[in-house]
Amino acid sequence: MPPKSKITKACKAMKNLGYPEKTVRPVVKELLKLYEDNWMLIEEDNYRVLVEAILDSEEQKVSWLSTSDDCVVWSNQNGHLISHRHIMIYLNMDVSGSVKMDRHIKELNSRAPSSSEIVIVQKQRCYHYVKDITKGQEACEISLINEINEDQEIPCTCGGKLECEFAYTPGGLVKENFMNSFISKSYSVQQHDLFYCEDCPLERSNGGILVGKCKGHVTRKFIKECWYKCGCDMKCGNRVVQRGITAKLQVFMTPDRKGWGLRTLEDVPKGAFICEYVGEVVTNRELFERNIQNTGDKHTYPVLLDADWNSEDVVKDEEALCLDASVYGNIARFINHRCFDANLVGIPVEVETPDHHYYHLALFTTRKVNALEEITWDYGIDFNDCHPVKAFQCHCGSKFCRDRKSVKS
Ligand SMILES: C[S@@+](CC[C@H](N)C(=O)[O-])C[C@H]1O[C@@H](n2cnc3c(N)ncnc32)[C@H](O)[C@@H]1O
Repeated sequence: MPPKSKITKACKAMKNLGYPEKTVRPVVKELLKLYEDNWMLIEEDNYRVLVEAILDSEEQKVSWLSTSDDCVVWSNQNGHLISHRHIMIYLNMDVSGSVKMDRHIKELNSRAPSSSEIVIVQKQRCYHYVKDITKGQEACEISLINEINEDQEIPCTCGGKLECEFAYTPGGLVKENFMNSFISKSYSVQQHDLFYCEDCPLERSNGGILVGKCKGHVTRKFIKECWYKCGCDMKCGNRVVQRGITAKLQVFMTPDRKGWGLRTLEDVPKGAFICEYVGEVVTNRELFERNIQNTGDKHTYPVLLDADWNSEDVVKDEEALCLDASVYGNIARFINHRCFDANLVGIPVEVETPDHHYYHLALFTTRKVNALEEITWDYGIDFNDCHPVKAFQCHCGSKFCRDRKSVKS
């Protein structure tokens, strides 16, 4: 259906609810901008989003006419009642006596035009309401309501559909227990955390010939963020990485021979998202070929997307992906390495696809990071390995530095 007819259809549906076209049209236009012309989100649940947006826009325009503990009557800024046809009285559920209510209705009747119809809408203080938590999967709707307090959970209906619980706090930080288990796995990789492929794509990437045994891959927990199928918008608390960088960051010249580095200009709490590691998504075989062609000294350290290789019998070459930031990248390029006690950790985050071969590698703080402190990440380099990319001499300054061979001067 062309967009024009869709707008007309939406206006018609809203007219049946008592909203005139002149109120509906600008709200539809705003929503289309917000949802990038995705009509599906606007139409679903009988235009639920649209009704909410219209109510929001009306709330902004009106002010209290009179209030009491249990009754609120709206008027516009000129003191006129908001609608000639509908006058809405919002009531708290526990209306203690009909006397007060009657008083308000009488007051209204004396002020309202005779054509007015008084609609009483009983409205509880509602912190979280979902019309149908089954999202149409059951024959009847089952609603969810919290009138008591602000939820500790993130207000998004998609939670139940995700395999795992939300990994974020309402403040957008990675939850303490998720972060702690992730950190402890990163600090001391146990044998049972490692997965060894029988036919390792990394070894195979060397011109198709298996050159050695699999050195093991660390299996990692994923964060699953909401995506376009969830129906929530970008404000949803389960969309942290996809909203992008929010911390105030600065690239600076390090004083300790590491070249440029990245630091934060404000205190950042533990579990905060800093940035993701961006690079070209290439197969390991492609990377191998790139490295052969690139004879210069300038190498980057590709990030292997191997967090879920254990779920496959054999990972095919086209599934063995990594991020190569040597040509295209982002601010993460400036993050220097620190052995073991770096203040960032890379967590696999699934956004666009449930396919675990491709994911975002998002960098979160492992502890509180103070303003002007350098932010660092453990690249996972084995300084004693004969890696095709020659490792640098490490100046991380950590007492756990793994580069024991380097002469620190
Ligand atoms: C991803 S870049 C980081 C930004 C880099 N410092 C720059 O000036 O562009 C990685 C390079 O930084 C340097 N580097 C990173 N961590 C280091 C460390 N702990 N000690 C010495 N050099 C380091 C190495 O030259 C490494 O190849």
